[in-house]
Amino acid sequence: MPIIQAIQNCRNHIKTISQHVNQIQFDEHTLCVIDHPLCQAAISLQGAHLLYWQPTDEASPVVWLSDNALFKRGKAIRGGIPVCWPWFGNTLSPAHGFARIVDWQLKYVHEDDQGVELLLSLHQTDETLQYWPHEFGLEMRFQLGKTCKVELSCQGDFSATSALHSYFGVSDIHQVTIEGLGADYIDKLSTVNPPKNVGSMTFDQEVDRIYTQPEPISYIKDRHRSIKIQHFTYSDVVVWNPWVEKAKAMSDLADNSYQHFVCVETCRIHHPIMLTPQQFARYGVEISVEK
Ligand SMILES: O=P(O)(O)OC[C@H]1O[C@H](O)[C@H](O)[C@@H](O)[C@@H]1O
Repeated sequence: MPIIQAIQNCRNHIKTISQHVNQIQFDEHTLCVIDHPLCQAAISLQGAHLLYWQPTDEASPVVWLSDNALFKRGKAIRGGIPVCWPWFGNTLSPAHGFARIVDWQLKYVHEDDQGVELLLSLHQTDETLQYWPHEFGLEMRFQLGKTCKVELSCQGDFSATSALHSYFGVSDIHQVTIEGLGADYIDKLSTVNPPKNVGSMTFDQEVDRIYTQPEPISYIKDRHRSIKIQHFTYSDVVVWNPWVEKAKAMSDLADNSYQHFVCVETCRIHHPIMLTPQQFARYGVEISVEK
């Protein structure tokens, strides 16, 4: 059974949070499952991780989840929108920071006929202080309805890099074009200076790029839909697809699944989040579908 169906059919019910939100236990994770007239979605409390989002009038998820995703404590989930914080990348351990592998707290749920809003928070604990010696407060706000808005707020005295590492569902990666990325990028797969990216981007091999001058809106142009990705207070946009060999090497990705997603990530890499004690900062993304 596809994993999203398994989540929706899971009878391991913990509690009813509101009319459109139920909490369930799915393997080792506690999930909030959202079933609203305008959309279906789920969020894991580990990582404040949006697992998928599908507006009701869409035939397939816009925010995509791997069918082989692992729901084990302390392991990153493949798909959805992982929160990479307080560092992006794998030069430090754990890769992409610890925010995606620790439990957050659900603070607030509100719903009306426009959708569901959920707020989750994370503060330093003995565990996080072992990874990173700073006190901090984080909040993730989700507004899920006809559009999907995700915003990370940070408070503390530190400098951090971060990404909302969104996975988007596509019909066939070979048919997809991405627009709005700008011309300048760092190619993480090559040490040679890359050529300028002229016009739009298409895919015929592995891609791992940090676009450093992106426009505020990226578009994923697919056969039957265009996904509009509006970035707020961001500095960079990362585009990633592992292609054939890397997908085969990842146990949480089915061999052919690289064809059905692309990551377009809203990032703070070259302008890190820099805070002094009385300050707070936020950045985010709003996703919608155009026909
Ligand atoms: O496997 P993960 O730790 O989730 O990282 C998946 C990918 O994330 C980003 O897109 C990075 O730019 C890639 O280099 C990395 O492979």
